[in-house]
Amino acid sequence: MAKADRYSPSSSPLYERFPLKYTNHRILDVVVSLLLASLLLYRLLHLHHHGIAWLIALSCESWFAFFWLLAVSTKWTPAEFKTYPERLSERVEERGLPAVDMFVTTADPVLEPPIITVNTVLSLMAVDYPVSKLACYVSDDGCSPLTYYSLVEASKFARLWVPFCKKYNVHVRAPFRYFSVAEVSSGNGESSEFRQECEKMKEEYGKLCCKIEEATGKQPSSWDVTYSGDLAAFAHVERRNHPTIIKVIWENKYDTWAGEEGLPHLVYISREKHPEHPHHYRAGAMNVLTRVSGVMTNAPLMLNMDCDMYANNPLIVRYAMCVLLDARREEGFVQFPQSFYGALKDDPFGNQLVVLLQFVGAGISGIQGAFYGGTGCFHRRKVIYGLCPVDNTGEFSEKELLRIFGTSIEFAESAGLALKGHTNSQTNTSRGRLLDSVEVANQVAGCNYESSSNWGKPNIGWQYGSTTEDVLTGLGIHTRGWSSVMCNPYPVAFLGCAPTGGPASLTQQKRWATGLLEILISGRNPLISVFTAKLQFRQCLAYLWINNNSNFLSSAIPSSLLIASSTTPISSRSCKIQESTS
Ligand SMILES: O=c1ccn([C@@H]2O[C@H](COP(=O)(O)OP(=O)(O)O[C@H]3O[C@H](CO)[C@@H](O)[C@H](O)[C@H]3O)[C@@H](O)[C@H]2O)c(=O)[nH]1
Repeated sequence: MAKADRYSPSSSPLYERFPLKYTNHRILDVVVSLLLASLLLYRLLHLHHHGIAWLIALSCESWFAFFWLLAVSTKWTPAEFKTYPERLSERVEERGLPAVDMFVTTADPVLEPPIITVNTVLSLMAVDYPVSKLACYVSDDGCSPLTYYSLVEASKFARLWVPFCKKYNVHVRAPFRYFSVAEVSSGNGESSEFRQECEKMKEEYGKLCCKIEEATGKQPSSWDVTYSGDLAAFAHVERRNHPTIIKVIWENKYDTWAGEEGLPHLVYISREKHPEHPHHYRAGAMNVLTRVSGVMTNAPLMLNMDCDMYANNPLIVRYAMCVLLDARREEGFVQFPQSFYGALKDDPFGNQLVVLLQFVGAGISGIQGAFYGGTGCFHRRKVIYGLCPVDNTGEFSEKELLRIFGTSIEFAESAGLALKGHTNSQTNTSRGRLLDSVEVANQVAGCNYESSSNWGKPNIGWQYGSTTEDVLTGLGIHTRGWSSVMCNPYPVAFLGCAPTGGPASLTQQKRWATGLLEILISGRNPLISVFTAKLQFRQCLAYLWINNNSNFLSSAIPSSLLIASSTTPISSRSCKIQESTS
C-alpha cells in the first residue's frame, strides 16, 4: 500500500526550483544592449547622408540586435532544479512506484554498431528501480538480424550483469565504459569476492563482444543459412520493405511483486516498412514504440534514448520520479541534459553543447521549462496522447479513441486507461501478457495503421513534419500549456558520443538547422502558438533563438573553418596533407 502522505503537497518537496543570480552576466547584457541601441540610433540619424551601404549595414545590425535580444530574454531569469531521491522512500513504497517503458532507437547496424546499442540496453536494464516496473523496447529501423542476435546474447549476459551491478552498487552500468575506466571499483569497497566476480564479468563481456564481432564478420547472405529458427523472420527482408518483426526477447513473468529480482522485459521491434509509405524517421519509430508498449505494458511514464547514449547514473529513474510524482504541479516531461564522453580537447566544434546547457538550459528552466532534446527524456504517456493540463480527467468515448488513435480496439482501451491516469501497477495487467499481445502489437506497428488516425499530427504522439521531431514535439507540449523540468544530477544522467570531426559536426548542425527552419515556416511556428495557444511569450522567444542560433551556426562553421585553414601557415598545412595521405 502506498504511504499515506504520498502526494501531499505539505510534506517536504521532492524537488525544488532555485533562481540563479548571474549578476555580472546581466550587467554585461544590459551594457551590450545599450551599445547596440546607440549604434542603431546613430545609423538611423545619419542614414540620409550615406548611401545604400549604410542601409545594408543598418539592416544587418538590426537583425543582429534582434538576435541578441532573443538571447538576452532566453537567459534573463536562469533557474536550476534540485531533486531529492532520498525522500522518495518517505512518500511511496517501492511497489507503489509507477511503471516506466524505456525506448531505445537504432537505425543502422553499420553506423551504429550493435555493441553500442547493447551497452545502452544493458545500462537501462540495470538501473536502480524495481525490475517489475520496467520494460525496455528497442526499435530497429535497420531491420538487422545482427542487432536482434546481439540483443538476444545481451539478454543472456544481463542475467549475470544486472545482479552483479546491484550487488556491488556499480556506478557505471554500461559494461564497455565500466571495463574501460582505469580503476574498476564498486561503491562498496573492493573485497576479494568482488574482484573475482568482476574478473568473471569482464570475461563474460569479452565473450559477448567476440560473439557479436564474429556475427558482424559474416556475409549478410550467410545469415539466413546460418540462422534459422528464431532468425528466420529476417530471411530475405529488405531494409525499406519488410513486414513487422516483434520479438519478446525476455519477459519478466513474475505474477506478483518481485522486488529487485529478475530482469526487466526486453522487446525487439522492427516496424513494417514499405516504399510507398513514409516512415517519418525517428518520429515514426517513436510512435510505433509508443503503440506497441501501449498494448504490452502501458506504463504511464516513458523514457526515450538514442542507441548511442547510456545511463551513466543508475538512479536516473528515481531522479525523474522526484519531479513526476510531486503533487504541487504536474510537469509534462523531465529532460536530462545530453553529455558526451571522448570529447576533443577544448571542444573545437562545440559538440559538447556547454553553452547550450549552462546558460540557455538554465535560462529556459526559468521560463516554461527545458526543450525536449530527443534523448534522455521522461514523458507522461497521457501528455504524448494529447492531454492538456486543464482537461486532466481524460474521459473519451471508445469511438473518439478509435478515431484519434487508429482502429485497434486493444490499443484504444489501453489509451483510455493511460488518459485517465491509470498505471499498470494500479491495473496490474502486464505480468505474463507480453507474448499474448504480440499479434495486436504487430497490427499497431504496421505502416498502414496511422493512415486514418491522428498520429504525428498536432498533439498526438511524436510530431511529423520536421527532422528535429524532438523540438517540434516538445513545442507542441509547451503549446498545450505544460511546463517541463531540466534535471541535472551528479554524476551526469546519460552519456553519449558526439561527432568528433568537422564534417560530421557540420552535417549534424545542418540537419538540426533544417529541422528548426521547417518548424519556423510551418503552421506550428512558435509565434502563432503564443497568440492561439498557451505557449508563454518568452518561451516563444527562446524557441526563436534556438532556431536562429542553429541556422547561424550551420552557416558560420564552414566560414570559420575556411578562415582557420586559410590562416594556417602553408608549411604546417602541407605537413598535415602529408600526414593524412601517408
Ligand atoms: O529513421 C530513423 C532515423 C534515426 N533513428 C534513430 O534516432 C536517433 C537519433 O538519430 P541521429 O541520426 O543520431 O540524430 P542526432 O542528430 O545525433 O540526434 C539528435 O537530434 C535528433 C533530431 O533532433 C533527435 O531525434 C535525437 O534524439 C538527438 O539526439 C538514433 O538513435 C537513430 O538510430 C531511427 O530510429 N530511425
